[in-house]
Amino acid sequence: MPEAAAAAYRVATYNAISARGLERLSASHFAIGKALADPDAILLRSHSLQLAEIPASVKAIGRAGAGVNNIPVEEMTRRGIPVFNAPGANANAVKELVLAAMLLAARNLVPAAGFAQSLAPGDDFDKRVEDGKKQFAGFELPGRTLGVIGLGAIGGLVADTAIRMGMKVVGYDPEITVDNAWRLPASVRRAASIEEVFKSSDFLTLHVPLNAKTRHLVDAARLAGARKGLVLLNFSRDAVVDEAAVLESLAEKRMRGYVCDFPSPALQGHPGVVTFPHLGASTEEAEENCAVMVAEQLRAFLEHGTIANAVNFPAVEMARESPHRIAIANANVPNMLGQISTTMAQAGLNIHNMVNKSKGEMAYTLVDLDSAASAEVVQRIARINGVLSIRPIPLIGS
Ligand SMILES: NC(=O)c1ccc[n+]([C@@H]2O[C@H](COP(=O)([O-])OP(=O)(O)OC[C@H]3O[C@@H](n4cnc5c(N)ncnc54)[C@H](O)[C@@H]3O)[C@@H](O)[C@H]2O)c1
Ligand SMILES: O=C(O)CC[C@@H](O)C(=O)O
Repeated sequence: MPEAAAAAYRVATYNAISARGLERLSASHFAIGKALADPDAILLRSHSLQLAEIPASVKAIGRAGAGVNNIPVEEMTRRGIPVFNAPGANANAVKELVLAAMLLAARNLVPAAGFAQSLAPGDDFDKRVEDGKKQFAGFELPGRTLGVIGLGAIGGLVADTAIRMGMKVVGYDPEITVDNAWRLPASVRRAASIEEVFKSSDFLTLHVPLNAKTRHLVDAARLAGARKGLVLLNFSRDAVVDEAAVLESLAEKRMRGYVCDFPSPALQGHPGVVTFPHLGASTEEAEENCAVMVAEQLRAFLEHGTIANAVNFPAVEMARESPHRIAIANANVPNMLGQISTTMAQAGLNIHNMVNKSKGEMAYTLVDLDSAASAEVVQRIARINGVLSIRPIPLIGS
C-alpha cells in the first residue's frame, strides 16, 4: 500500500473504532489498518492482547474505552510502552444501561415482554393479556436502596441519577479520588465495609476495574450476607462476580435477579438472569467520545512524546521548542537522569528543555536538544541499566 509506506506512523486497529476518532489521525502522517503489520501503535476496544505477541515495533497501545484488563499492562510497563485509555468517555452510556437494568428488573420487563410477544392471535386475546399481567407486577424505585461499589466515572453518575430518582444510595470505594468524591451528592452514604453494602442494598451495582483484588468480589460469603431479594447489576466485568455463587443464591430464592453485560453458558436460559452482549459502551456518542479521546492521546504521544491518560505512565506535557526531541522511559530509581544527561553532555549535546515525571516504579523523561543526537548516542542511553525504552521524535511537517 503506497500510502502506508509514506506515512510516518503505522496504527493497527482491532475492533470497530469510530471513524470520528480515526479522522484525528491524519492520512498524511498515519497509515491505519486492521491488524496492520509492524505497527507503531495499536488501537483497540475489547480485543484481547493478553496472549498475543506484541511486535517490537509497538510504541503505544490505545484502549478506546475504560477497562484495560484485555491488555498486558505490566509487560508493557516493563517494555516502556504506555497504555492509554479514555476515562469517563463512555460513562454516561453505561449509566443509562444500568438505569434500564434496574427498571427492567423492578418491573419484570423481560419476561413480561416475552409473554406479550408469545400470545397467539384469537378471540380471547384481550382477556389473555389482562389475565397474564398479574404475574409481572413489580415495584417502584423511590425509597429503595442502591449499593454502588466503585465510585469512579460510572459509579458516580449512577449514584447521582439514583439519588435524583428518589433512591437511597450507599457507596463503597476505598480508593476514591478527591475529584470523584467532590462530585458525589452529599446524600450518598459512605459504607464502612463492602459487607455493609450487601446487607443494606435492594439493588447492588458494580463499577470497579477487573484486577487481582476485584476478581470474585461478589462471592458466596458476601451473597449470604446480602439483603433478601437483592438484584445484582454487573456492568463491570464477568469475573468480578462468582457466577456459581449467584446461581446458587438465585436457586435458593435469596437473590431476586442478576442483570449483567456478560453472557456465559452457565447463565443461559436462567429465569432470574438477564444478560446483554457487552452493550454498555455501545452508543454512537460513547464510541465516538472514546475513539476521539484515545486517538488524540496516541497522536500527541507519537508526534511529540507527551502523555495524557496513560494507565501506567505519568502525565507529561512539554511545549515543543526544538525539532530534536527524545523520549525516554526508565525505572524510577536514583541517578537515571544524571546518567542520561551525562551521556548527552559527553556527546556534546546541549539540553534546551527537559521534563521528568514518575508514576509508581517507572519514570518518563522528555528532552529537547539544540542539535540531533546520533544513533550511537541513542544506543548508549538505551544501554544504561534501567532505561526501558528510548525514542527520538523528529518534528514532522503538517
Ligand atoms: N459494560 C461496559 O461496556 C463497560 C463500559 C465501561 C467500563 N466498564 C467497566 O467498568 C469499570 C469502571 O469504569 P469507570 O469508567 O467507572 O472507571 P473509573 O476508573 O473511573 O472508576 C473505577 C472506580 O473503582 C474503584 N475501585 C477500584 N478497586 C476497588 C475496590 N476493590 N472496591 C471498591 N472500589 C474500587 C476506583 O477507586 C475507582 O473510583 C471499567 O474498568 C470496566 O471494567 C464496562
Ligand atoms: O468497547 C466496548 O464496546 C466496551 C468497552 C468497555 O468494556 C470499557 O471498559 O470501556
